[in-house]
Amino acid sequence: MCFTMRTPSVDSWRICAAGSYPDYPLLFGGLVFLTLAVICEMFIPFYTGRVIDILGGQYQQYEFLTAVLFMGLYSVGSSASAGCRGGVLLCAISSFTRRIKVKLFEAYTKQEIGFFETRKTGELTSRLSRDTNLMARTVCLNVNVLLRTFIKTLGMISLMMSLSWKLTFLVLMETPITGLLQNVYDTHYQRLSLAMQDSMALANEAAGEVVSGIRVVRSFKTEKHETNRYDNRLMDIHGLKTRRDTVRAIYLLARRLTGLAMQVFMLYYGRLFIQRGQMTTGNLVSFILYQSNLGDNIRTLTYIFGDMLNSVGAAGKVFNDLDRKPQISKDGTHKPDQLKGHVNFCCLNFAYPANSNKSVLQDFSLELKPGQMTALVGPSGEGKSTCVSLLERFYEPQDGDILLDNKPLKSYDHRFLHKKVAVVSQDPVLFSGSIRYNIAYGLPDCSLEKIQEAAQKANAHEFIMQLQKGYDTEVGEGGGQLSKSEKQRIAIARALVRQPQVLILDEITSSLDADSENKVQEALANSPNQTLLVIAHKLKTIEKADQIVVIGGGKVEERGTHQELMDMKGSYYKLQKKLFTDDAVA
Ligand SMILES: Nc1ncnc2c1ncn2[C@@H]1O[C@H](COP(=O)(O)OP(=O)(O)OP(=O)(O)O)[C@@H](O)[C@H]1O
Repeated sequence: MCFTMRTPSVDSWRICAAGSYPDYPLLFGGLVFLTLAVICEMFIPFYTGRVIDILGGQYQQYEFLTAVLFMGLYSVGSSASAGCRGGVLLCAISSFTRRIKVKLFEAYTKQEIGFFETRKTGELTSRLSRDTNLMARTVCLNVNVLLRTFIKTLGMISLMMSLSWKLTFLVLMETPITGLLQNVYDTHYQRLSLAMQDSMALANEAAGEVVSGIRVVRSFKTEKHETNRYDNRLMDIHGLKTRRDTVRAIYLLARRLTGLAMQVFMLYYGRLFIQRGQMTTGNLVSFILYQSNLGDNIRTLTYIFGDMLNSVGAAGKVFNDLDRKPQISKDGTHKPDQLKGHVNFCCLNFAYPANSNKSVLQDFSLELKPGQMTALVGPSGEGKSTCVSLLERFYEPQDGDILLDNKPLKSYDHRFLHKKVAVVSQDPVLFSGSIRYNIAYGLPDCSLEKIQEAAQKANAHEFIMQLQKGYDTEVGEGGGQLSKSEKQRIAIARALVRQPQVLILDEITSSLDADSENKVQEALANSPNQTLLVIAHKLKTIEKADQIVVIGGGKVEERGTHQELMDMKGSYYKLQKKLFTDDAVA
């Protein structure tokens, strides 16, 4: 069962259908109990009126007892079925919600990196936590209540017709007025609900940013400022909520006044029909009971409709994200048995999706040869890390291509590529879990021997063995229980355990001491066929590189060995001199 007011694409339906398939028995059971509860409930007012007629006319004990017995049986039947219906459907909702959350999370993990730069973290987490719950309610709970109320309403109208068709038409005249009120109310309610959802996402984002950056907040003493910022966002939500609640209060008042006027008319005409002998007192009592139930039903339908409008915005957003195709395809299938690791950046032009007006690389070409170490140097912000991101296929260049062993990167199998091209970044991210889990991240079958071998190469084995639980030590959220250098060495081990053919070290030396740096370099020198790309600010560390490439203005400015570049007395020479002066001043 899947229900939404937005027209979802075929993919959304497929996801919904696939998601709800295991719930079919539960949904079918729920539907059976729903029907039973509705039928039983509908007959209770009828027998109440019957009892009143028996008591008001000539008392017949047999008839009285029979009417009371049926009333009791229908009451018990309705309560038992309603309880079972609620329980079974809640199980179905919970299971459906879990599946939608997993599907959405999976869809997010497949998106390209640019997606996460243009979308806010608070927005995505709100979509995963709040919108999926709202959507599941739309899909299951509201549909259940709508169906139940709709069937009940139809049954009641037919029973009311059999009691007095004139009074029934009178009562039904209220419906167009209620419909008009509803229409005006819905338009405002939906607009305000959407605005509230967006404001909540902004508030979540503000809170999330502060929690993750609490050290910066503390060191700049901006706690008050951040609290005010969060308070302002909450005030926006509060303002919108007040407006939404005011609209709702006015609507409820207008609707109740309409209902009251209708009851006065009904009693007036009911008395008239009894006087004319067109209905009995018991019939009028049954009719009034049905009418008030009908009123409850219409109120429920109205509430559910409003609630659904609230959830429809959320469902639409969830469907949009579920349907979104990543802009960087992962359809490549090439998985050669042997990979040399020969990389060619061919005439790349690139601008980040979040800032498409600013060109970062222009007509950029670079060759990385197997068994050689290439160092990328240059002033900050000139595009060194961008080259790494492109080699990792986090982004696609607008023009040009990157070839690996003469084949475009996009033709390679995604998993294969990321096993063969490994990066250690300047700010490595670890996940909560053990050291062992972090080193073997993404390689479930990796043996402890291989993990230890990689840790030794990364100069991490010694410090790991000194920890109480060794490789099973928890690193804490984001690796928070380790020092920067320890995190860095675990990240190096994580890259090395994959035995990559192309290894990229993006400014790793900034958090390593000289000893660790030497040991890591020695270990890397023992992998003679590996293509090594090193980005460094400390030029001392790359003097032995086979090729040093200076990047400036998104282009290759100079290339050559350390000696060749020093002799040229160009940009590299100036960088060296600047560094020397900076060191002397320091
Ligand atoms: N995700 C991004 N979205 C938009 N612009 C970005 C993004 N990442 C980097 N940039 C911009 O692209 C340019 C190149 O950045 P890049 O990180 O590649 O420089 P870099 O040479 O590695 O700098 P550093 O030595 O400081 O690490 C910079 O101007 C930067 O502001």
